[in-house]
Amino acid sequence: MTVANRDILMKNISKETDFPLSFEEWEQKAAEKMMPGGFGYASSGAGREETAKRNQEAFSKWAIVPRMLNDVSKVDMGISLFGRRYPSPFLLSPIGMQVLAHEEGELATAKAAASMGVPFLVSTVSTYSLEEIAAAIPTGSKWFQLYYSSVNPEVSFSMVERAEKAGYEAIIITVDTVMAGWRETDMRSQFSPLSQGYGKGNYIQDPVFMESLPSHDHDSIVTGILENIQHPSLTWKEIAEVKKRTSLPVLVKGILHPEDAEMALEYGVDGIIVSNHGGRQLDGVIASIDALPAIAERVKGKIPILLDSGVRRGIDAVKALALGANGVLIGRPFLYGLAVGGQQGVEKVLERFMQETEVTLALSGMADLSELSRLKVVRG
Ligand SMILES: Cc1cc2nc3c(=O)[nH]c(=O)nc-3n(C[C@H](O)[C@H](O)[C@H](O)COP(=O)(O)O)c2cc1C
Ligand SMILES: O=C(O)C(=O)c1ccccc1
Repeated sequence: MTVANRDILMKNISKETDFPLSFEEWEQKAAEKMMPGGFGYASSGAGREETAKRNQEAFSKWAIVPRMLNDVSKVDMGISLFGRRYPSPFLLSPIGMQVLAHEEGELATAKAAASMGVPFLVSTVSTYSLEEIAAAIPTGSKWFQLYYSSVNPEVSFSMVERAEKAGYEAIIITVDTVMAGWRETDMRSQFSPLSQGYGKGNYIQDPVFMESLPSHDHDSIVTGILENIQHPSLTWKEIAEVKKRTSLPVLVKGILHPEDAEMALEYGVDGIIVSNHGGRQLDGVIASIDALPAIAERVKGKIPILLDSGVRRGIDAVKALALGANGVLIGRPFLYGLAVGGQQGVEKVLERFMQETEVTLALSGMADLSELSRLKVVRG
């Protein structure tokens, strides 16, 4: 994008009144649109919500030391991951049961992601099935997030096989969810979206899962999902097993300790996602942006590192990329975009992120994202 283009964009932005700008405004509007139970479920964190808050505050504690007098009339913020080039450093975090935000759920999000050139990470507990989502974006980049089933690993292998067949480009195994976090907001509101069947899309389409059930009524399906989603015995051994079963790159999501990053290297994992699940799992843990530098130091560029949790603006993404991430996942911001405006809402959220990132890169003196490791970011 050139400076002239940016001027035109700015004029467009100032004429728009329909869509919010900041995360806080999107969140406010989403709260008005969503059912209280669903909004509480999406917006809250675990325990005292220390980590949920810390994720965002931690970004403010890092400060960019910009360079001047570099030609930034053209900014390239593209990245390459697993052999594919993307126009921006953003990906959409896997978020389950998106029908809670909008009736078109993942189908709308997927189309928005594809139109913006952003990979869409489909959750195991998506409302629509991975095949339906793939059909909505035949050429758009899509990755599949797996909640490993300890009671019936064959269900997991079957989902991985289906994802590969449907054109998914990577498998992400989430490892910070050996059980659900301590979520008091949901306990108070008695909100349990899985029990209501919002996340059954991939399960009811799965022959191995369906064959394992005593019957196919709602209660049996929901009980089956609640059993299969758990993976308290998950270890690196199962990660290695998934890797054996697929030719796709396998990533692990939820790494915070540098030694776990090293284990990922040992087990031949293809990428890691530094994440604390948006503060929804173990409360009191380190912010992902604070965990990143030590992890990047261990990984030494051998495999891609992605990051999520607390990314709210373009400048947060630039800090993460400068501290060693190769790409950045956005979670709640896109979900709120979906709630506010369906596909167009998600596109607007992404557009805001991309435009602010471009401005941030230019003002930091960085014309090319691939050189971002040279950008100095300090505890400010
Ligand atoms: C409503 C909701 C549902 C989520 N569902 C999943 C999921 O199914 N699988 C998963 O790996 N992570 C899930 N996550 C976590 C996100 O992938 C991501 O790690 C987190 O939202 C990032 O933090 P942020 O929302 O602060 O950006 C969910 C998060 C939210 C808010
Ligand atoms: O709510 C979540 O954060 C999440 O990841 C999840 C886990 C299990 C079922 C549904 C969603």
